[in-house]
Amino acid sequence: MRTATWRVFRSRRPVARLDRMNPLHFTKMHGLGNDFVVVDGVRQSVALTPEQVRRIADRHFGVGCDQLLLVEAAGTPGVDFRYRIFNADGGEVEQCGNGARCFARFVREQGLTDKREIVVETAGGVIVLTVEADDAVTVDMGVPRLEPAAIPFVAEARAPVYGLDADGERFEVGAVSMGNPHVVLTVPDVDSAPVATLGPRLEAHPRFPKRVNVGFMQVVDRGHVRLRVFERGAGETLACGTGACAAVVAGRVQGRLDATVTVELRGGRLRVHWEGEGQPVLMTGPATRVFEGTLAP
Ligand SMILES: N[C@@H](CCC[C@H](N)C(=O)O)C(=O)O
Repeated sequence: MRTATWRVFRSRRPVARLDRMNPLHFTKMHGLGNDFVVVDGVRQSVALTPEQVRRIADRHFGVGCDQLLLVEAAGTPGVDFRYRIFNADGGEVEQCGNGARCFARFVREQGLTDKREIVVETAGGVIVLTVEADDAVTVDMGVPRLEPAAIPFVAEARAPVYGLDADGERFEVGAVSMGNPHVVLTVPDVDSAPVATLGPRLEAHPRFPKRVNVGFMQVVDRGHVRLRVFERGAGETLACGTGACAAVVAGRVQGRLDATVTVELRGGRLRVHWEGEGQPVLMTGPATRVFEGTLAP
């Protein structure tokens, strides 16, 4: 069997060829409508330039996805795989919660492992995925970071709520790192929240030096929120797993939520559990395979 060679783009130097001699096999998946092109970088040598990622993610000229996920062999003892995440804009980022659940399903269905508990390293830290009896996946997303420097967020000291000025308006926000940066606004009605206008303004706010994912949360009751997320590098998605975790953490530190919360996103529901300070966030939800394909332009 021919092994496709896609060069690694850690530096700008090598440029991968996208041609018929080097087909790229992929699986299209989604977690509650947050959709992914998942690529096996264990059995094929894969590297993509940011421009190639943008082309694959393009919904008109490519396959279409919010994120491209690249599965690689682990580099650390005790870790099963490495998992890299690329936003639709081509940028590599630290963490992706819905992607992690799809990743778990992918490695099992592709025969890369038969484990039900899978330890994965990401640029945002090590996470542990558990495939439940009903095939839902629980992700131990690790301990959230609330210190401004860890998010990163420019603020003098940690606080449950920060004032954030944008275009002459002041917003009350929570800020959380789930491995990747999140800002969370509480809104009275998520359906009428200004996601398309305020989302991009806050995504690029100068107080978030690595840009930020922007969550709009409506608290229905102490165990139920509705959430929309304008994702860094992808725009509004139908669901954001790390966004759901960040919203629950922000809501908990503000005293509005209980430890177990149903997060209702446009694409469906996640269950998020967080005991509190120093404890990991657990997120449970589905992972769906849509189709397999080969890219050989
Ligand atoms: N959709 C993801 C998050 C993907 C990365 C994010 N856009 C970022 O730039 O940090 C999720 O389910 O968590």
